[in-house]
Amino acid sequence: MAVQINPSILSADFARLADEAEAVRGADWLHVDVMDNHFVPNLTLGVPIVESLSKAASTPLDCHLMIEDPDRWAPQYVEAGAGSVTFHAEAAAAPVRLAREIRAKGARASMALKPATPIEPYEDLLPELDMLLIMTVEPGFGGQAFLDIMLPKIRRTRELISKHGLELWLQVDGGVAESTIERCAEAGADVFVAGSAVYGKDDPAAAVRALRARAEDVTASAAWACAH
Ligand SMILES: O=C(CO)[C@@H](O)[C@H](O)COP(=O)(O)O
Ligand SMILES: [Fe+2]
Repeated sequence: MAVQINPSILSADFARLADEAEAVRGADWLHVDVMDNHFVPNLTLGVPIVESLSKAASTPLDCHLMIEDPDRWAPQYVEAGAGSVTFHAEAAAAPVRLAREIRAKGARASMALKPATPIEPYEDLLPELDMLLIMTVEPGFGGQAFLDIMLPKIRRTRELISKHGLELWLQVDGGVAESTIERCAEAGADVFVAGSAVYGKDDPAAAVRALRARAEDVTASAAWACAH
């Protein structure tokens, strides 16, 4: 699987979102953090802004829903134009039904795990998903330090993906930067979200290229990728 770099617009200028989307041309997906001030202690944006951004941006939207009751709200993000919709395992009442609904509406279905949520109880659900997101910070804010205690969970998840022969993408989100992306790639991640490490730089597009180069270097020789 090719490396994918998804800049998080949480670190962008919200007053200039269309321009900020263009500033990372060459990125694979635009990561949109939706926060409801209940599931996480922060409030960002919702369906109307996703709908406008999906029309304005040439890069597809990867919506990360940090909200309560995703069973009710996630389908609306597909209708608003998101190409990938991630709900949290801790918030979903019926994750299999929800993943099937997201797929049936035409988007990629993805599930996220907070740092303290283990992957093992979800092994049987993996075939229902197009992507699994392992949070490498506590969700809620950009610019936090990478939790390297999540590396074993990334490794175990990659082993489960290989064991079941799945085409599942494995995304990491939080504190991903030039100093941490190689460890994530070595452990088995192939989709990398980066907010401050992209939009905090003078040239965001160059930052995307630099992150991609580091991850590709590792993936080219990583044991998990060679066995794939
Ligand atoms: O979901 C989240 C935070 O909850 C992320 O998508 C952040 O936006 C990542 O920001 P950085 O840690 O890369 O600055
Ligand atoms: Fe996110």
